Amino acid sequence: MKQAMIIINPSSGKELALEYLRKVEDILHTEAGYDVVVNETTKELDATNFCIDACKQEFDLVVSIGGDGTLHETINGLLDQKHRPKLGIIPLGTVNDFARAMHIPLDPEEAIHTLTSTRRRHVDMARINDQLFANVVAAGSLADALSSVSSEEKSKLGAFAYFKEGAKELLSSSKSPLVITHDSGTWEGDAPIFIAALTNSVGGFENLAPDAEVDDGLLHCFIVHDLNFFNTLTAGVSLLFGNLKGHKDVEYFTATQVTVTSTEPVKTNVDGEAGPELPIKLHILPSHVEVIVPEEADPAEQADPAEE
Ligand SMILES: Nc1ncnc2c1ncn2[C@@H]1O[C@H](COP(=O)(O)OP(=O)(O)OP(=O)(O)O)[C@@H](O)[C@H]1O
Repeated sequence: MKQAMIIINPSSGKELALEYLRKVEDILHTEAGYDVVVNETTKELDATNFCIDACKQEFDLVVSIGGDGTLHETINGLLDQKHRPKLGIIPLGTVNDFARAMHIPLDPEEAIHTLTSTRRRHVDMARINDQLFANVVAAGSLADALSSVSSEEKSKLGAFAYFKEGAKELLSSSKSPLVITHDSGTWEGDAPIFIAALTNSVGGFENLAPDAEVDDGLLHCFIVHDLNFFNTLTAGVSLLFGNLKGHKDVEYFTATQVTVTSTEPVKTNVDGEAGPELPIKLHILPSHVEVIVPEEADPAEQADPAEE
């Protein structure tokens, strides 16, 4: 029988996580024909360690139930593994960037039904130093501010808490000296933020990187180098309308490898959580993980005949 592991953060999803768990277990077992093992997280890195076990025991499927933090920890269990199970996602966080990018319904009940879908996408992941990320890395003082947005604030304000916190930080006008080396050159200068995105959804803004496809084998990179960009508040408009990359104060490039260094201590934010300080080295891992997506998500994708 096929083996599935559910990795669930019981503290996510406004106390309803365990209720959804029963439904996920049921659908995987009765409709998708899996033997199901359930692992509840109690602390940081539990999800990574459970996922490492699933790889080593050659599970067919891992389902992450929780927010972007739980998903980030889960995918980190795939790092350097020979066998990587398929991934199912039930989004219970406040932002759920990766689920948005994969067109997985943000309503948990609907997301649960996608677990019976026969459609898969082989999506890119990327490495940052000794960890993986699925969505975005940001470096600079603004990135540090994003890490300090509390879950409480995110719940209250949704994705806009990210922007509000960012705007507050930008008023203090802090820039960091950055050296950014990529496939086709080097950029050197002072900037409040550098962003490398794998998907089109960053901080709940689905238009930040409108050209980013989850399987295009590219890091979509933005260097915001002029604070006037934010002071005139055009950033919000640009973000919402998806033309950030066309703005005169923003440098945009795509790359497969990027190194970012600084002469000062500079913090990063990785998939919405505090990440390592600079220097960072990023490189893309094309089509690294097979994700279950809704039947209607991308008609170009082929159904997996083994599941039919
Ligand atoms: N049982 C638990 N109780 C509290 N925290 C936990 C538990 N299990 C894991 N965690 C930690 O909680 C972090 C955040 O979890 P997760 O992203 O699932 O929820 P969230 O904070 O509600 O989501 P979002 O950040 O999108 O609002 C995880 O990275 C993990 O380290």
